[in-house]
Amino acid sequence: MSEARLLVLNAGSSSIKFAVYGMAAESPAWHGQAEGLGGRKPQLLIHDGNGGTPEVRKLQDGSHEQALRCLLEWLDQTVGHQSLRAVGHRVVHGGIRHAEPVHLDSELLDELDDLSGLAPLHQPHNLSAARHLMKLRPELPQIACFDTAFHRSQPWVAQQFALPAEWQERGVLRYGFHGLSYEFIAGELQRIDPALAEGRAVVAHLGNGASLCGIKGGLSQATSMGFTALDGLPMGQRCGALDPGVVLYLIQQQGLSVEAVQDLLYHRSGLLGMSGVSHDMRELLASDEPAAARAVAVFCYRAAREIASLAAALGGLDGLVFTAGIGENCPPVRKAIVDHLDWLGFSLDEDANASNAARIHCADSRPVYVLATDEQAVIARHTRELMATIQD
Ligand SMILES: Nc1ncnc2c1ncn2[C@@H]1O[C@H](COP(=O)(O)OP(=O)(O)O)[C@@H](O)[C@H]1O
Ligand SMILES: CC(=O)OP(=O)(O)O
Ligand SMILES: [Mg+2]
Repeated sequence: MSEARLLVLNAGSSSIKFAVYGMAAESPAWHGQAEGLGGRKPQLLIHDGNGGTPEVRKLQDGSHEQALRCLLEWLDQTVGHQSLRAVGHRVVHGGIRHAEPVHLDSELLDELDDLSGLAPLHQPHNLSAARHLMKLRPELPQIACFDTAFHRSQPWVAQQFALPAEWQERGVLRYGFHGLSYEFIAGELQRIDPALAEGRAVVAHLGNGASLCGIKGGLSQATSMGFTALDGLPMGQRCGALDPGVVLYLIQQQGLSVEAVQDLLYHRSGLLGMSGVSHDMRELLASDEPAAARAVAVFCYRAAREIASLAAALGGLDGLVFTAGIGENCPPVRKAIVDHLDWLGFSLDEDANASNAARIHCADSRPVYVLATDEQAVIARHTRELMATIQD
């Protein structure tokens, strides 16, 4: 009989990441991602646990649906869905009710689907994989781990909008996202810099979706995203923080439909909208177009402003961490952000930064780290923990 396995699925806005673990293993036997979704070269990359060259499968249309189909096909050929004992999912929005991982059933899937409008780039993809597997294997335990959960312990003042109280009671709050990534980084900080883990850190999760989190003593204190993953920093295609008056103007005076505004803010803004070149930071950095350089400059300027705002929420700032696709791989972006923050006591060692080293600060600077995030590892841990309670 084939070895029992745990599958983790993490659908982001431009990727579907996955990992397949032995039931008790710390490192995955296979992992990889369907990447470049919505871009020009979508592909599925599959690594086995031996660290060799990944298997590459071309994806035709770059949709999340096709990427998921291709991934599940690979899974069935290689691992066999019968060997799965549990599946852990990243579910981006848990709403007001969910601050902990939960066992998914069809009723809960319907409840979470009601939040799809608040995370249209993520929630439908997160849930469709779970629905598909539920049809195929109704008895297979599936666990939802929420991106919002890590932030639910924030002080009330960080969660509240300045709206009438009735809206807060109806769940219109600043939830924040990328919580599984922040939880992983908080754990990594314990290992590499226990003093900073106890102190006041800002973590910059800069991927296709991008946000910042102020963490004190391992707990989220404030974050740049809000009710939805549109708020905060400019992103690949999303606008980030925007005067709500712009939305009213577009609808009332420019006659845009609600759907057209949604499309503008979620798909045609951010780095793509500002540059007219691409949503992908790699392509912007390689481009000669002045608008590409301006888009990168706005991204870095806004990140630095928001880091300083989080320093105020934390009552000071002891260190910075960069993570996710751009944060881990993009020296010029880290440099531009940290250059804006020299007045807070931060400066970078250029060689360490250029080589994406783990510690990139100068000797006389407060610490600045580059740490690879691993949302899959956090989901796998929560899934095992919840499985243990279900089986008890
Ligand atoms: N080597 C690299 N250099 C610069 N940017 C990179 C590199 N690798 C990834 N990125 C950026 O990271 C983004 C994807 O980040 P990721 O965290 O994987 O995305 P998602 O938000 O879909 O989870 C890409 O859009 C790209 O701009
Ligand atoms: C919440 C969010 O924006 O996630 P991602 O960065 O994976 O798109
Ligand atoms: Mg992501």
